[in-house]
Formats: sequence, structure tokens, C-alpha cells
Amino acid sequence: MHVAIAGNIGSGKTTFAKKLGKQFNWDVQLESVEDNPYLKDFYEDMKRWSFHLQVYFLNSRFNQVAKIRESEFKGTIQDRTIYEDCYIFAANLYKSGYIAERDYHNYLELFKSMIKHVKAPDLLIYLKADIPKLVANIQKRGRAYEELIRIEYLKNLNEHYEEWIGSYDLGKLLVIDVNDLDFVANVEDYAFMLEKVNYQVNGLFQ
Ligand SMILES: Nc1ncnc2c1ncn2[C@@H]1O[C@H](COP(=O)(O)OP(=O)(O)OP(=O)(O)O)[C@@H](O)[C@H]1O
Repeated sequence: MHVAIAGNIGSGKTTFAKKLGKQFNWDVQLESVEDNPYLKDFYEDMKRWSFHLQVYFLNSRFNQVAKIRESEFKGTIQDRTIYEDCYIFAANLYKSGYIAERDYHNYLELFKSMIKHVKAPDLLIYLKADIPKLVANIQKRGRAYEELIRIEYLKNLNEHYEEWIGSYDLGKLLVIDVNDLDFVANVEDYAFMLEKVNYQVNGLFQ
């Protein structure tokens, strides 16, 4: 069982993934931020570091998917998918002029080669959040380099998310609007979300 959580920066994927991992006693595969050699530089100079960062994320996510496939756990929760790297982040950076034409073409060819070996998750959970919610969460966690994130950047990413989710057909999809939910502070909100996930997960076992 492979469940992946998708969503914009600050939508709460990491926290939700950890909570679900505990709940179901599944392995949790997080996106490692501390040992990312480009992330801080990227937020300071997107044009200079976009391509490098995308290649780094693509490779690390590809390795993560391989690990999930070989996993002995009965279930795995993955924090963000390889599709988001390409269809959301790389696409947005290209359209915004941060990745040059030939570099983007090069990246897409690499993605095409890799994606042939990737199996889609059994269930994709999209945490849908509007800009105020994202900004509040990003501020709450207070990572210094993320203070450089502009509203425009988040807006563009959300537009890409809407488009991608709207046509997603690689497996089961659960969209949860988290704008009015606080699944950390409010147990009822968490229970509400869990019930939705349970319903889908039980369906997967049938
Ligand atoms: N392909 C990518 N291109 C650019 N930035 C990326 C890419 N993938 C992840 N990031 C950035 O790396 C960092 C990862 O942080 P983290 O794992 O905490 O997730 P997050 O996106 O902030 O989500 P959440 O708050 O929902 O857990 C964020 O700043 C995120 O935007």
C-alpha cells in the first residue's frame, strides 16, 4: 500500500504524513530539507539554482520511490510525489523564466526516462489550501530561507496544482480542503480527515 500526500508549500503534508504513519503503523518517507544542498541558495537566487535544485529533487524522489517499492512494510506514506517536482515546480519555474528552454527540455527528457520505472501511488491525498493558510503555516514553522517566498510564487504553484489534480488519473485520489481545518490543534478536525482516509484505504484492501 503506497499512499502519497500532495500539496503546496505549507499545506501540512509532513505533519499529516507523520500522524497517518503513526495511526496505521506504516513507514513514513519524508522529504529531507536539512541536507538539501541547494534549497537555501535557490530561495536567494532562483534563476541561478532552479535547474540544479530540480535535478536534485528528481533524483532524490526517484530513489525514494525505488525504496518504497522494495519496502517490507505493509504500507508507506510518502510526503510529496515525483509528479509534483515535474508538473508543479519545474513547470512553474520554467514558465516564470527561472529555467532556460534547453535546461527544461533536458530536465523533461530525464523525467521521461525515469518515470517509466515509477509506479503511481495507490492513493493520492491532495491537501488543498489557499494562500492565507499556506502563509500562516510557513510563518508558524519559521524556516529563515522560506521568508523569501513570494505570494506570487505560491499563487502560481496553486494554479499548477489545480490543473494537475483536475486531470489526475493515475490512481485513487482524495482531495481534502484544509482551509478551515486545524488537524494539529483540533482532534475533531483530525478525526474528520482520518475518516476520509480510512474510507479510501479500506476500499483499497477490497
Ligand atoms: N521540486 C521542488 N522545487 C522547488 N522547491 C521544492 C521542490 N520540492 C520541494 N521544494 C521545497 O522544499 C521544501 C520542503 O519542505 P517540506 O518537506 O517541509 O515541505 P513543504 O512543501 O513545505 O510542505 P508541508 O508544509 O506541507 O509539509 C519547501 O520549501 C518546498 O517548497
